[in-house]
Amino acid sequence: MLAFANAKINLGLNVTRKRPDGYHDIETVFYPVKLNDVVEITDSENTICLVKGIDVPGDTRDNLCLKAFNLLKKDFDLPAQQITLLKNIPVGAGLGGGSSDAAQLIRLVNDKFKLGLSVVKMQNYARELGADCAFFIENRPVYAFGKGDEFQPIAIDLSNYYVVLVKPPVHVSTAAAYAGIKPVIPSRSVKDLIHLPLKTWKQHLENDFESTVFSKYPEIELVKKKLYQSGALFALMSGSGASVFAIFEHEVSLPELENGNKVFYNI
Ligand SMILES: C[C@@](CO)(OP(=O)(O)O)[C@H](O)COP(=O)(O)OP(=O)(O)OC[C@H]1O[C@@H](n2ccc(N)nc2=O)[C@H](O)[C@@H]1O
Ligand SMILES: Nc1ncnc2c1ncn2[C@@H]1O[C@H](COP(=O)(O)OP(=O)(O)O)[C@@H](O)[C@H]1O
Repeated sequence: MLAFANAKINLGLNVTRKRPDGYHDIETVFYPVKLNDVVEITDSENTICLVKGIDVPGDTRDNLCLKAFNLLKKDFDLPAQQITLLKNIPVGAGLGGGSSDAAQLIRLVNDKFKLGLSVVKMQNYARELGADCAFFIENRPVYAFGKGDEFQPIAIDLSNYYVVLVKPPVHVSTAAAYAGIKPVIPSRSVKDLIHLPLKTWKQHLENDFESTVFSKYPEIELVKKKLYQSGALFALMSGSGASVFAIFEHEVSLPELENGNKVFYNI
């Protein structure tokens, strides 16, 4: 049984408060994009995780898919499974790839073993694995708040635009990005700004991680500048970086940006 695990981008991101538990409150819009990993589960003698495609740093025993399986196994009598992950989503790129894989693993196990878990129950398991993991259970555009794991559905549709994603050869640690930030409550919420005309998003929507991440990695800021020079209506770093997405009115080719970066067109 297999599932596609898609990436997300953040249409605006404010870090509003450091919480007593050490995490941060954020407000953002999560938007699913067409860049997918593939997760497959098959019966096996032992529970293992095999990763193909892009390399995931660290031991496969720490893979979020395995963590998701073991989390469910604590509550349900599950037979051993081989988890095969075909990794296409760049890692440590602000695209939520690991969280998406884990969310799809929860959905797969729920379906295959007829666990009967509701969406809310699956989201609660996902929350234990990572702040942005719960979003991927339903995978529809949402305004997210709290740790990034509380949602309100939002009517945003980019299907008439061309979304391009550029991943510079830099790995940004999410924990380090949060540690470098001073939370501020914005004067206007992303929830309201997102409904302004897309052509004005450039003046209004921000990602609070950009200033600190750009000062450490100027090559990421350069990518954003080049995307605007190429005619993007809107460009922003996704999550804690390092990838930058851009929204164009028409299909584009960006050979200059392909040099040294990974570029994904029409996601
Ligand atoms: C920054 C965001 C924005 O969408 O995305 P990515 O850049 O990871 O894609 C998310 O908040 C990332 O969520 P996620 O990647 O699931 O984070 P987790 O694994 O739960 O946490 C990693 C570390 O980030 C910090 N963290 C994470 C979420 C949050 N709301 N406050 C935090 O302070 C904590 O230090 C935590 O130890
Ligand atoms: N299935 C997985 N895919 C990607 N990364 C994973 C996975 N399982 C564990 N990880 C670990 O999670 C970290 C964050 O990965 P990822 O979710 O791709 O990035 P981001 O938090 O920037 O969206 C990586 O450094 C990696 O070691």
